[in-house]
Amino acid sequence: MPRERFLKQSLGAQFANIKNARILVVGAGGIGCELLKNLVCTGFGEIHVVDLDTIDLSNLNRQFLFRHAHIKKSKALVAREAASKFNPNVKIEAHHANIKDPQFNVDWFRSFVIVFNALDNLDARRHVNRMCLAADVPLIESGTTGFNGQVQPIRKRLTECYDCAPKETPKSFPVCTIRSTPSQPIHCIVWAKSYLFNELFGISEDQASDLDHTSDENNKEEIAELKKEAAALKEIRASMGSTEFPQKVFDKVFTQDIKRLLGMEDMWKMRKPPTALDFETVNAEAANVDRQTLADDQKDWSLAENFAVFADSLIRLSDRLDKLRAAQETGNAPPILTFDKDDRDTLDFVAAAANLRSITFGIETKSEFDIKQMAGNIIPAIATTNATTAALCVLQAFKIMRGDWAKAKMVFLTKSTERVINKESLRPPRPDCGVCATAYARLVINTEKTTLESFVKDVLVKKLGYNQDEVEVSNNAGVWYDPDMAMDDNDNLEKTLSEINIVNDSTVIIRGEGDEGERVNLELSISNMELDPSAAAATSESFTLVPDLQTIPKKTPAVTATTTDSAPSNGHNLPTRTTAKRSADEAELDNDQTAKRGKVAEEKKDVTVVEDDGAIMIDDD
Ligand SMILES: Nc1ncnc2c1ncn2[C@@H]1O[C@H](COP(=O)(O)OP(=O)(O)OP(=O)(O)O)[C@@H](O)[C@H]1O
Ligand SMILES: [Zn+2]
Repeated sequence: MPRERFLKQSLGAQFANIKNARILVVGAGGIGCELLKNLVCTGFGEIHVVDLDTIDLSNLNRQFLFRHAHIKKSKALVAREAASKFNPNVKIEAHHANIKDPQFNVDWFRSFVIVFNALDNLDARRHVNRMCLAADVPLIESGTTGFNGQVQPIRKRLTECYDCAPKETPKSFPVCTIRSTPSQPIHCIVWAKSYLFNELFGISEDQASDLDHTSDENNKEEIAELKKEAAALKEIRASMGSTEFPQKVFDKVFTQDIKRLLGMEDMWKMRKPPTALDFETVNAEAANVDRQTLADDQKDWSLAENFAVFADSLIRLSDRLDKLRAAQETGNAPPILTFDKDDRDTLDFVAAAANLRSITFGIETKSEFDIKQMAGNIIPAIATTNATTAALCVLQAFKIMRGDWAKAKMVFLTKSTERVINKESLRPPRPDCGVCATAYARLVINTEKTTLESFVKDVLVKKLGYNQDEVEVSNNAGVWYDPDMAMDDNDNLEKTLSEINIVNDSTVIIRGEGDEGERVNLELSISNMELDPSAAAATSESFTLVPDLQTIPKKTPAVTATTTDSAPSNGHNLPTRTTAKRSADEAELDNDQTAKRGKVAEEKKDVTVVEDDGAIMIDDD
């Protein structure tokens, strides 16, 4: 069959491994669709794909496995159907589900030879990272942002894990900037989206992740006033559905609140003061607005046009909430609306309210199209970046399939006139990583006389600094000590180490259960220490650690913080390197790569150089 012939010619001895490989792709979005197509065409034998989402119109420009007719259908299922056509020899299993669901447990992860992450949020990426570490399965992590892409092969104990490098936290703004002294369009957009929208239709502002409350202490009086303002708005919310509702909201936020701010003269000594708007005047002007022009989201709306959209969307959203309330079952939490950049009603409201606020503060207004990008934290996803990144994932997978971790690389794609693709050697795990760090030592101890209790108290707590209530001790025979087993009820404590199979040449795993501040994990290789027969029992002095560890490093806070909700929606949350990227030369990129490639091709026994029958030799260095 020609397909297999060319694959064999291109992949050499690897082909058989690839044909038998069972692999997992998490995410069937921008990168996932490209990746799936590449993996299917390469002939990976069994591919599982997991995605929780359904297809949206906005996916179609780049997620090429999907067509208009697929809108609202499961991404995973449609991706399987479309990708199968590229190579019917490949078995594809689709799971329309969240990768965090319990059915996808460690044993299930262990059944794959490689896992590929093609996700768009920190939370899911972190979860898969942990599962792959627990299952000891290689993970190829990838992400794109605009023109930038990144591929990171991860292997337990060998390389940095996804959480070894700190991640950028989503941007947030001080409350006073948003509520009292905006100076940029984004401040007004955040005000409309995270404050006004939520106070009227959603959950109160204190929960908004893009508001930073750290400087509240220094602005106590203003914060107290702002709390009163929010409370007054809540009262207005109660009149939703009445004909006066739009005017009440407008008067409150664009007239009264602005007048109150103007009264704080100190605030405007160094800043341009805002101008309050008048409902009657703007409403009269809005009567002449041509509604057709409002459909154009690239147009800069005038004050009257913004007003028309504001008033209209306010009514549309109020009606929606009313209907939800009417349909609500008794006893359930009251229904709310949430902002969604792809929901026209919520976007109209946020765009118009943000622009009206910009007008009061003399800030430039933005088109609805621009506001959609800013409010949705959208950096345009670029199909070519996704495609290239997905291809780089597969090239890394070839090395991993060969077990050639020395050649596996962290690869960066950037917009550059010099070199678009750069690579870096993989780094070893960070010793204080709260997720993957494991300390190693040899413990020389008398296993016949030392009890588990003495081991926990003298070695783990006293010597190494573990917290007695947070530590777990296990070996290949099971868990012998864990914080949930109260010390008093744990019958194992009086047993000697040898009685619980902690014997010469065995391994004991110590896990700190807590998060930040708790010690990282420890793997102890045991050597039995012969004791003088007259020695009564083991004491804290009767063991040796090689190397002589003083205390075990603590897990760091940097890798346990941040949430996903406010993370940008496309392939963001790329790991941030703590050091600058190395230059191309340092990153082992020769200038005469063509010459080098020729040489590699000649030397490698498992790669076939094909002459004239059309196959392309894959050089994945
Ligand atoms: N926990 C999860 N379990 C399964 N799939 C997930 C999970 N989290 C995210 N995904 C999927 O990962 C994919 C990421 O793809 P992509 O970055 O292209 O995002 P998108 O939602 O398709 O597009 P955009 O966000 O740019 O509109 C999405 O299809 C998303 O449904
Ligand atoms: Zn790590």
